[in-house]
Amino acid sequence: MASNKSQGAKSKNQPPKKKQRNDLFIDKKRPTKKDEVLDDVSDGHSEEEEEAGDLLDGDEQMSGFDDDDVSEISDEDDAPWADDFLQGSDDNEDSGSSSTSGSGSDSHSDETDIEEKSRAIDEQRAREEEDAQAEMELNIKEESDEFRLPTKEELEAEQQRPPDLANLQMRMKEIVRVLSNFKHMRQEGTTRKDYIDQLKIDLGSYYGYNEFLIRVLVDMFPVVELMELIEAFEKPRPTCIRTNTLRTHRRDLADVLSKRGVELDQLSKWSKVGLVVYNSHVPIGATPEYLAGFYYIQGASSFLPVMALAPQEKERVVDMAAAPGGKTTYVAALMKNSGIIYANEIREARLKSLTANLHRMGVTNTIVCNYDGREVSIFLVFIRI
Ligand SMILES: C[S@@+](CC[C@H](N)C(=O)[O-])C[C@H]1O[C@@H](n2cnc3c(N)ncnc32)[C@H](O)[C@@H]1O
Repeated sequence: MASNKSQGAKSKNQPPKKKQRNDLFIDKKRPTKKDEVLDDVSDGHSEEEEEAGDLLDGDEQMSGFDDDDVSEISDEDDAPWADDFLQGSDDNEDSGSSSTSGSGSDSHSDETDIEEKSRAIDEQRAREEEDAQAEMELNIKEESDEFRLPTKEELEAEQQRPPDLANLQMRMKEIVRVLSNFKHMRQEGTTRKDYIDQLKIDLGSYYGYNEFLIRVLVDMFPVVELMELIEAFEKPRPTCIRTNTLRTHRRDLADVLSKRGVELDQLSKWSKVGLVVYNSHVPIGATPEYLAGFYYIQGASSFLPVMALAPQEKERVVDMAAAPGGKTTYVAALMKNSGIIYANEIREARLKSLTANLHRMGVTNTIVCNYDGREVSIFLVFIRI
C-alpha cells in the first residue's frame, strides 16, 4: 500500500522537493485544506482516493498561495505538521529523489521546534515548582498554627486520666514535625528543649521505656531517626536461620526445608548463610535438619558482630559472653573448626545450652569456660575477642 502510494506520488511529476515541502506545509495550515488532506490520508480510503489526495496536493501546490498566506502561516508554531512533513520527506528520499539541502533545513527547523517546546516545558515546570513551594509554605504555616504544646495544667489533668494513646501518638508526630522545621513551625516563646522534653515524656508513656533509655536514645539520634528506630523496635522480626556451613550448604538446606513445607527465602545480599522463614508447616526448631545441626535459629542482626570480626582460620578467639552459643558456632564455622575458640559464660546454668549447641552444630575447636569475663585478664592477651 505504501509502496503503491509512493509510486503514485512519483508518477505525478512532483515539483522540486523544497517547494513541495513548503506548499504542503502551507496547505496543512489552512483549516479547510487541512481537513481535506486529513480526510484523504487518514480515513482508510481506497488507493485511488489516496492517489487523488496526492494529486490534490499537487493541484494545490500549483494553485499556490500569495506571500501573505505564507508569512501568516509560517509564524504559527505547529509542530505536528512539521512531523508530518518530515515523514513525507523520508518517503520521497526513499523513492530516490535528491533533496539534501531540503532535508538539512527540515532537521534544523525540527531542532528549533524541539528546543522551543523544551524551553516551554522547562518554564512550565519551574512555574509549577514555585506554586508547589508556595503552597507547601502556606500549609506549613497553617499546620504549625494548629499545634501547640500542652500547658502545665493540661499535663496535670492528663496525668489524672488513663493514657490516651491516640492523642500521645498524634502529639509525638506533631513534635517531630515541628522539630524538623523548627525555625518556621515553632510556637512563639518555646525552645527546642521544650519540645524535646515533652517528646521524652510522651515516648515514656506510649512505649513504656524508662527515662534512662529514652535519654540515651534521644541523645544518640536525631528525632526523625529516633522515631523510625522506635517504630522498628515495635515490629515483629522475621524468623531467620543461619546455615551451618560445617554441615551443609545454604541451597541444599533451603531445598530440604522447603520439601518439608517451610516457606523460606535467602536473607539478603549481605549474607551468604542466612535464610528468612516466612511460614512453616513444621516446627522450625524440631526438624531432623535442626537436630542434626544443619542450621541455627538466629536473628539476622546477630550475624553482624561475627561478620565484623571476620575470624580467620587458625586464629585464637574469645567469646566473652557465649551462651547459648549462636555467635560461637558461627565463628567456628567461619574458622572451619580450625584454631581455638574460648567460649566463656558466667552463668553455670547456661553452660548446658552452650555445650549442647556446640555438639549439635559439630563444633570441635572450642573450649568452654565459666568465668566472669570482667575479671579474667588472661583473655585480654587474645587479639580477637
Ligand atoms: C545475650 S547473651 C549472649 C548471646 C551469645 N553471644 C550468642 O550469640 O548466643 C549474654 C550472655 O552473657 C552472659 N554474661 C553476662 N555477663 C557476663 C560476664 N561478666 N562474663 C561472662 N558472661 C557474662 C550472660 O549470662 C548471657 O548468657
